Amino acid sequence: MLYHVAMTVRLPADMDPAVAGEIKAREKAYSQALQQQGVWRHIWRVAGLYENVSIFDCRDNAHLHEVLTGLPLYPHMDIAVTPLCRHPSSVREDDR
Ligand SMILES: O=C(O)CC1=CCC(=O)O1
Repeated sequence: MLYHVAMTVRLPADMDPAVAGEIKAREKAYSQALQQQGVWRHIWRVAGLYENVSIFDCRDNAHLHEVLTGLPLYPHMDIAVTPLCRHPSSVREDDR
């Protein structure tokens, strides 16, 4: 199942920059591993914001929940999920 996920990062202004840097490094590694596995299909920066728009390919809602709650930045994010289904005009066989 495909999901459109918008993530807005809200790190506390007083967070130690070294701590923030360590969380961001873990977030990048976590994200890139999921991208290599095909679970995190796309990630885009929303221009001008500390926000991304992503497409996830998860087995079901529970799998998406597990992936999102595992994000190192999860405690500092607002997340909005939109489930997607195949458009009848899509020519992409892997959009399901
Ligand atoms: O910077 C972000 O939008 C948060 C994030 C998600 C994956 C990643 O590497 O950073």
